[in-house]
Amino acid sequence: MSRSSAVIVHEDADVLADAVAARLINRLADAQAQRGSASVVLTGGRIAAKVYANVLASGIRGVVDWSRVDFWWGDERFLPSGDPERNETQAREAFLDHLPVDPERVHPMAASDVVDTPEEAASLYSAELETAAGGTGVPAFDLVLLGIGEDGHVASLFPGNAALDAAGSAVGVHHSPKPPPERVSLTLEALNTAAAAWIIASGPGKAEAVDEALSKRELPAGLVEAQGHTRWLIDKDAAERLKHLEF
Ligand SMILES: O=C1O[C@H](COP(=O)(O)O)[C@@H](O)[C@H](O)[C@H]1O
Repeated sequence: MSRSSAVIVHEDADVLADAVAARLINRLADAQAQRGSASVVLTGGRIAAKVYANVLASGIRGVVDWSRVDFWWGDERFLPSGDPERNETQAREAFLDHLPVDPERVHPMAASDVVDTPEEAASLYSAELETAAGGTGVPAFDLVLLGIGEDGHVASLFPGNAALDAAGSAVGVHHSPKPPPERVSLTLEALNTAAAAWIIASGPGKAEAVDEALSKRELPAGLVEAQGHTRWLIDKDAAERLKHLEF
C-alpha cells in the first residue's frame, strides 16, 4: 500500500458533512465488495455528528450492508453509560440506533459506571482489539475518522499530554484540557495502522490548528499518517489560513 496525503476543501459545513457522508458510505461498500465486511473507527465532535446524520439521511445508504460493518471508536470521554457527552451516545443517537447494525460488531469503550479508571477501559479495549485481530495488535481498519480540536488534538491525544507517546493500542488519558479531563484513546500507533484516515474540520476555530498541523507536523493531527491515504476534508473556514492552497 503506498501512502498519500491530500487536502480537500468544501464550501461550508453542510457541503462538507454531505460529502464526507457519501465518501464514508462508498468506502464501506468498497471494503465489503473486496473482503465481505468493513471496519471503521468513529470519532466524536460536532462535524462528526453532522456526518452521521447525513449518512442516515442519504439515499445511497442501502449500498452498505450495515450488519457487516465493525464500528470502533478512536476515543471516548470517560463518563457513565448513556451520558450525552459520550462519543458512543452521540453516534448511536445520530445513526447507529437507526441502522440495521449487528450489536456484536459495535465496539464502544467501557464507561465510567462499568470500570473504575480510564486505564481499565483502555486495557479492556486493547484486549477486544486483539481478539478481533486474531491475536495481537489491532484489526484491519478500513478507515479512521478523526475530528480535530482547536488545539490540534485528534481522538483524545492532546499536545504535550503523556498519552501522545503511549505504546500499545489504547491508553487512559488524564488532564485533558478539554472537558471531561479523563478519557480513553487509541494510540497514534494504532490510528496509523488504518488503511485510510480522514481528518474532518469545520469552522474558523479550526483554521489555526489545521494550518499548524499541516505545516509543522508537530501537533497530534499532523502526526496522523495512514498506511494508504490520509485526507484532510475541511470547509473553507477551516482552510482560511492555508493561503498556499488554491481552491
Ligand atoms: O473531545 C473531542 O473533540 C474532538 C473535536 O470535537 P469538535 O466538536 O470540536 O469537532 C473530537 O474529534 C474528539 O473525538 C472528541 O472526543
